[in-house]
Amino acid sequence: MLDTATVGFIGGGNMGEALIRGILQAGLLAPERLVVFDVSRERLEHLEGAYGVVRAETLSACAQASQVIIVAVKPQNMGEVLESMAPSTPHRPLVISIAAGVPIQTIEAALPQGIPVIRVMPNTPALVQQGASALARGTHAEDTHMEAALTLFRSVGIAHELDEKLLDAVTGLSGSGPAYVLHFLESLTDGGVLMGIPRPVARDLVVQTVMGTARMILETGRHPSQLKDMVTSPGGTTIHGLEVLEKEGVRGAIMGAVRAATERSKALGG
Ligand SMILES: NC(=O)C1=CN([C@@H]2O[C@H](COP(=O)(O)OP(=O)(O)OC[C@H]3O[C@@H](n4cnc5c(N)ncnc54)[C@H](O)[C@@H]3O)[C@@H](O)[C@H]2O)C=CC1
Ligand SMILES: O=C(O)[C@@H]1CCC=N1
Repeated sequence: MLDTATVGFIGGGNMGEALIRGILQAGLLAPERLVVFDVSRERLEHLEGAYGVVRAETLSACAQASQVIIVAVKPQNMGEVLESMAPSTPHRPLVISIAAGVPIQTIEAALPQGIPVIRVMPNTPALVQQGASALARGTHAEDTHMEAALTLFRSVGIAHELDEKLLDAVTGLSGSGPAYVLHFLESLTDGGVLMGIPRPVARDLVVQTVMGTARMILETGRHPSQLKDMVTSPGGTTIHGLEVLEKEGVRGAIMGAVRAATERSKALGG
């Protein structure tokens, strides 16, 4: 269904822009096939200028022009957006929501009966085609709808179909995950600076270490603990560093972060 579809974005903030940029860079759709509406004129001007996408003057115009509508507003704005969108959907577009925590049932209830809905949890590395998304289908979403949605999100990274009951956990894991990785990356860089390495060099070393380690997992298929053992000489430097991480409870803290974010996602759904 993507071959001929116009894809509309309602909300062109951080995540909307990451998806637009990723889809264009991947060459999946030409900019004329992407229509965007945002209440912020500044955002609309930026997206039109930076990417050449089509700007819609109203939410209804965006919805009416699109066979696939990606709703990318904050969970708190979902109610008003769905209410304004509902009368503009007689053509039964596929509605894709990326709002954290908002259940498919809530979206379906706000739209006319029979509209296909897919709930997705993507993440910001979609901006550079390295996103990670999980998708769950609503009552009226058929295979063709899921295939179109998977194609869209796979153009900006990896995507898995999952049962909706796991989407809050995905939000806490990979949805929020880039922030945890960046927190770690920043702390590691500060560690280098603390030990006297110039910040730009420390940053470069850290970014490559994180990227190289992730690729090593993917390309060797080995378990992280096996790869960790390869770095860790008996009585060497690494084991002394690891002892501090274990004493400080970093592993438990990270697991706790995923739990807290998952619970917050559930709470956002009401
Ligand atoms: N930022 C992230 O890492 C991720 C965000 N999400 C979800 O994506 C959604 C958007 O998040 P962000 O892009 O980070 O937020 P954002 O605040 O950067 O973007 C939201 C955009 O929606 C616009 N907006 C607000 N009300 C509107 C309306 N009535 N009609 C049209 N546009 C409207 C705002 O002007 C803003 O540009 C949220 O629901 C969030 O849960 C999902 C995965 C990752
Ligand atoms: O923090 C948030 O609510 C959004 C959802 C996942 C990532 N950012």
